Amino acid sequence: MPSPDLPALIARARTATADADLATRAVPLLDLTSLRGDESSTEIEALCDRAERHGTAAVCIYRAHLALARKRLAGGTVRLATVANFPDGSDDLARAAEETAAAVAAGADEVDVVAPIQAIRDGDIGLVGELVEACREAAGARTTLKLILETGSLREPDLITAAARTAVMAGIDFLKTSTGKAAVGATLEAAALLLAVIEEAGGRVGFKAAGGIRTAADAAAYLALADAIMGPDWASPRTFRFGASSLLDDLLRVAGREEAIGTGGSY
Ligand SMILES: O=C[C@H](O)COP(=O)(O)O
Repeated sequence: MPSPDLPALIARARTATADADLATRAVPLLDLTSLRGDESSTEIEALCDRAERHGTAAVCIYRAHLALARKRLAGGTVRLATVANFPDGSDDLARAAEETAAAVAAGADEVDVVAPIQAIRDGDIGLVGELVEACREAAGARTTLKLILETGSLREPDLITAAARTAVMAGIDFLKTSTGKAAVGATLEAAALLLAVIEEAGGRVGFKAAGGIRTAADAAAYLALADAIMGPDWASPRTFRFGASSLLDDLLRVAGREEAIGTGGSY
């Protein structure tokens, strides 16, 4: 198959419009995220309740809150995600693996691990494969593993593509753009590079756009890009996620499902 004309697909994706159907499609793809670091127990419980009420794919929180969230989400369909080697993306494989194992022991269904950023910049792409393998061994086969490539810091397209290909070969489940902690978060350009690698791999790996995605219009552009590169039926909670702390508000507004403020009630 000829390689897709990514600049043309990005330009077209930017013109995608966000309507109620789009917003309704995006909600179940959301990893509802809170990674500030100062969350109270009440906030974590409210986040879990909100995720369940609206049917998001997952909540993504720090490991310290997993036990509480596990209890709150018991019996529901919302998955529990956390982060490891986060946000710095060290090249300490033992640390990444230990944090991954601890996350699974605390109840995580999904672990988003930051890639070794400086090693990639230095051209040591092989370390990406070693990190994925170490974290996979620590996590076991049933845990969903996502690799955060912090594409806004890597910047260089060839490095992003090489690291993504290596991660896919090592058995990663999802490629994720960003931690949300760097100056530059998700971009359509970086998304296109990762989606192109996923397309090369036959679509068996998922994609997560994260970092600075706040509006339904943003979501529309990323979904349009995924539809264009992967085909319109590819994106589902098993293959496509948004990682975002504030996107849900705008999705609910555009979907016409605004929450009643202060009542704790449904939309
Ligand atoms: O993994 C998700 C990101 O940390 C969320 O970033 P955000 O707060 O910019 O939405």
